Amino acid sequence: MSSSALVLPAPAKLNLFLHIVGRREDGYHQLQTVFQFLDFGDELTFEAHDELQLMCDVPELVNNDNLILKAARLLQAHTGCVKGARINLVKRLPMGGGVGGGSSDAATALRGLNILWGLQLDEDTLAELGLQLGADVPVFVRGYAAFAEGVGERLTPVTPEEYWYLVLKPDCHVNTTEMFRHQELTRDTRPIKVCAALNGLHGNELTNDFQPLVRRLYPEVDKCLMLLDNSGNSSMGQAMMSGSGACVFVPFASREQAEATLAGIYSEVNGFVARGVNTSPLHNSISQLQSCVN
Ligand SMILES: C[C@](O)(CO)[C@H](O)COP(=O)(O)OP(=O)(O)OC[C@H]1O[C@@H](n2ccc(N)nc2=O)[C@H](O)[C@@H]1O
Ligand SMILES: Nc1ncnc2c1ncn2[C@@H]1O[C@H](COP(=O)(O)OP(=O)(O)OP(=O)(O)O)[C@@H](O)[C@H]1O
Repeated sequence: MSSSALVLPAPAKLNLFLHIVGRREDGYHQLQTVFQFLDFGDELTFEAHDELQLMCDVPELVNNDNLILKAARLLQAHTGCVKGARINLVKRLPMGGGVGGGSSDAATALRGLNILWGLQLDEDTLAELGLQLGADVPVFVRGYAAFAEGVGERLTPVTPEEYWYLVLKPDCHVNTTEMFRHQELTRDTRPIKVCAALNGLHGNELTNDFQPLVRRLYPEVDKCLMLLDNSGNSSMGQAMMSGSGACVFVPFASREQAEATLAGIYSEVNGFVARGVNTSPLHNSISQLQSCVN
């Protein structure tokens, strides 16, 4: 890696609740959710290069459908830029985990290449390009915890408590498209206001509308939710699934409490502990870079 390489994080997200409130004519679903970031995720390194090249410690992710390459090509098409880049992805986030790994990688690619290629695109433009890649990409581009509506792109900044989360990774991948298409998915939850969303976080009334379906279809998810419910833990709220699954999470007041709970169930399931943060680690890294340049 050369000294001029740009290294940026691609953090995970959690959906602190997720309601499906309708369905558009094009099949996309209208949601209400609160996104918060985790201080844990993938890492991307960008270096100037003649061609566009992706390297990754998970070889099967190096293909033309990778959202990082799609983000790069979208930027080239939008700006006419003919520069290339060598991009290295260190994959840490579970795939098909509902913690937004691919979407976060795409957002970091948009932000990173905007810097590497000197494109000077503003945040609105990057978020609009991001939405073409996936409904979860805009929140990662903007980088603030948010109450999201629409398909997930209409964002109101919020500042939920920054708890420590124990995140369990059930031994299965859940396909987002299949879950959205499932005929037993409920799509008629009554819309709520942002203040009701914030007041209800970590209580019982705000839930994840995918959860009943996914836990029935995937016994591994059900097992993780039961493990957390029965662990006698000192959590600050109920266990819940993120996104369309499969990961489930539970909030704690301290890292020690979260780690102690993980230690008690570690032989049965994989997981990690990370802090919930209202500003994306990607944004902190970019701000640091900019303060070094100025
Ligand atoms: C479940 C969430 O993770 C919650 O944050 C997101 O809504 C999913 O966002 P994502 O993974 O970026 O999803 P996309 O890649 O845009 O879409 C994958 C597929 O899910 C369905 N989809 C997605 C988002 C949405 N609001 N309604 C949908 O019906 C569409 O069939 C789409 O073809
Ligand atoms: N950079 C990437 N990292 C991971 N998966 C990617 C990437 N680009 C494309 N994919 C594809 O997307 C699929 C889903 O990956 P991802 O990890 O984003 O799921 P997810 O966590 O369920 O996302 P979300 O929470 O946005 O629904 C993978 O199985 C893979 O085929």
